[in-house]
Amino acid sequence: MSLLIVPISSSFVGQPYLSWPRGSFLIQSSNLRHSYRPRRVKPVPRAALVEATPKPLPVIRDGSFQVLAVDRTDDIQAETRALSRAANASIYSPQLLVTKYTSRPIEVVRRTLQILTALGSFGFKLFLDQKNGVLDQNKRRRAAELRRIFTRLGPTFVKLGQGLSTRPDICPPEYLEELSELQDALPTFPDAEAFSCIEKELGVPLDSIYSSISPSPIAAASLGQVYKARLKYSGQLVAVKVQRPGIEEAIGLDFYLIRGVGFFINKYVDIITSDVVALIDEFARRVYQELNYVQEGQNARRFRKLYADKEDILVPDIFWDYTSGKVLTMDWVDGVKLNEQDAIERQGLKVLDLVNTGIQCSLRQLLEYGYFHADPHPGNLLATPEGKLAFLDFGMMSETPEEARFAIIGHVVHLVNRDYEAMARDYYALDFLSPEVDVSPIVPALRDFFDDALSYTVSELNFKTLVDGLGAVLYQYPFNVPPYYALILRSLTVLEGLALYADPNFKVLAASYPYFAKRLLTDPNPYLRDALVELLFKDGKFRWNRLENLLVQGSKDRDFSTKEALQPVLKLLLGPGGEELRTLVIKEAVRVTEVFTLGTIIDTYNSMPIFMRTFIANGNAAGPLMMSDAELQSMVELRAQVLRIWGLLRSSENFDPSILLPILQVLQQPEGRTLGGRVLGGITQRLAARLLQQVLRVPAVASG
Ligand SMILES: Nc1ncnc2c1ncn2[C@@H]1O[C@H](COP(=O)(O)OP(=O)(O)OP(=O)(O)O)[C@@H](O)[C@H]1O
Repeated sequence: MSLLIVPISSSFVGQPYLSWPRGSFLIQSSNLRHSYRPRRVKPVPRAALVEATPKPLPVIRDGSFQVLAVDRTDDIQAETRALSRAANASIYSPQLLVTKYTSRPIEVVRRTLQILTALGSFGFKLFLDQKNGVLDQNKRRRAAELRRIFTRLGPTFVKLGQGLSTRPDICPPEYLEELSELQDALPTFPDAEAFSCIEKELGVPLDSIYSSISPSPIAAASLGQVYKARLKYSGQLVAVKVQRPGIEEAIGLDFYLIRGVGFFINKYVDIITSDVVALIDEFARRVYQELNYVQEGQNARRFRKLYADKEDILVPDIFWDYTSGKVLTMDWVDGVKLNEQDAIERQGLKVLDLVNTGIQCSLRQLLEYGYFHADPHPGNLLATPEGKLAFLDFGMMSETPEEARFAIIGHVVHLVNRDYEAMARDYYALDFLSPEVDVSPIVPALRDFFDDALSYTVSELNFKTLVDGLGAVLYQYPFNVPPYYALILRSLTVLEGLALYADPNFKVLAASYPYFAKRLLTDPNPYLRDALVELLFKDGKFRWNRLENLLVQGSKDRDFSTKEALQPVLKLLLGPGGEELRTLVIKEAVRVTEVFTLGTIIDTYNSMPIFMRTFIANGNAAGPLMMSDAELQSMVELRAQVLRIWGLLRSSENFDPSILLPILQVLQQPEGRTLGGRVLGGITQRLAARLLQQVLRVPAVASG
């Protein structure tokens, strides 16, 4: 039988990850055994076998797979089988590592020497740079060297580098950039080993699962490498991720050694106050979790469920029957990496649209669902030909604690408000500072940096500048940045970085602000509601420009509805804790009514013939109301602003004026009238109530 080789289909060639030259070939399954000879597969228990019963091919319509009605029960059973295949997946246990490696001194010494030589020579170069005063000058070069050293030292160090690349509080920017390049262009391992791993893990021969598979990996990442294949039973294209052989062994020894260094630091290095061993344990636990591909599959499923209704997001589905602890089979995603601008544009797509989708999706992940993709580097984000943004690699997911989700939104509000005291206090809620740390020295540092940065408007602010600045402040004080926060910053910085390629003027904060505005205007959470009140009222005055801005921005968010706008605050108005707010609202209602009443008088005056005006003004040059130009100007501006806001609210189809009824009720309450204060205020307040009645078209209530 001769080896049957078929040319790769055009969709394969179009795939950007394929480094195969044109004319490369896929191996057809009937001949797989000719190109690669797998070991004989031992008979496996029946339960672990995969039935290769042919199922009908999915219908392809508009270039996308129609989702087949998957039998939920079948799916759960398949997931359970995958879980049982991963039952022996390692978990991180420092005690086990100690037991294992204390009895293997030669291995330990050999690896220690390897690491010490690599890192020692790097440290020595840094020392010389410092001595010769060229530390800053050589930063970029050294950062690139460290990236190469980590790649050479293998998966643990690649993971360590990837982790460090998210920590602006630990690494200078040059290192962050270089280390974030530790992505999917790492050394590969032999294909024969990968194929034999698939057979061993799934318990069936390769050709009973895939009708074809790429002869070499299309990508090699830190923990595994990825092949492109076609499922035999359905013909679907899939990506098959296979774990590096012996990886547990390698990272086990490395973590054993790194932990030893951690103990040393905890004991002898006083300037580092954090518990380094605990940090290492946390990190190692995450890496071990990433080694369990069934866990990754479950993460992907959870993520997919959250975004099931979002048509511009794509998350590959998992094939449980072909998944185990070391093999992950999922939908193949045809797409172009987000940093390959030209290729994206050749497909008629706009990078900025995709980045925007990424930003909106990240904000929802981080601040709404609290479950987020913690590794959104460009290799894990693809633009599909239909213009969707596809997420890959769910090995590292993270959760934002609920309190922190609100505190982050509040923090942005305080930042926009330049309320540095409140910003500093936020660090308690964000778990950056323990409650006993005094925040007062941090306030001037924040002011120094942000007063300068905020001389721009929000829409001009560069996120990276902010993050770097914040990083510099955090660096100087006893901050402990929780991992989720560092990852959030990383997510948004990555997206901003991608957008800047396409448009050097792109601003991630400007793109995010509509989301923040929407949440502020509509979220009933007390923390956010108070943040909104804080934003809208300053020194007892209502800031109409802030409201206008929030409405303009909020209405850009696709989920915004004016029907919900201001509801949390309006509800507070009638509630037991709303007394202070009621006073503010009444005062403001009086002010606005006066502005409208006086505005009408002035309009009438201005429309009169000159001789009548002279008569009414009675020789007063300042006009009938004896107002200065500045007073007049601010009155006219306020009136125009209120009208604009009213127009904004009414322009939305679903706006219902009755949402303002609570204000009317407050104005009519006897308690409210006393709060109104002055006699003139009291009269104007009644006038305000009547005006509002007219606007809302509700029957007049007799007021005393
Ligand atoms: N479903 C898929 N469709 C197409 N290509 C994929 C798919 N899954 C993975 N790839 C390719 O393989 C690369 C590596 O995959 P992945 O990031 O999941 O591996 P990893 O070992 O978890 O990597 P990392 O080092 O980032 O943790 C991706 O960047 C992408 O190029």
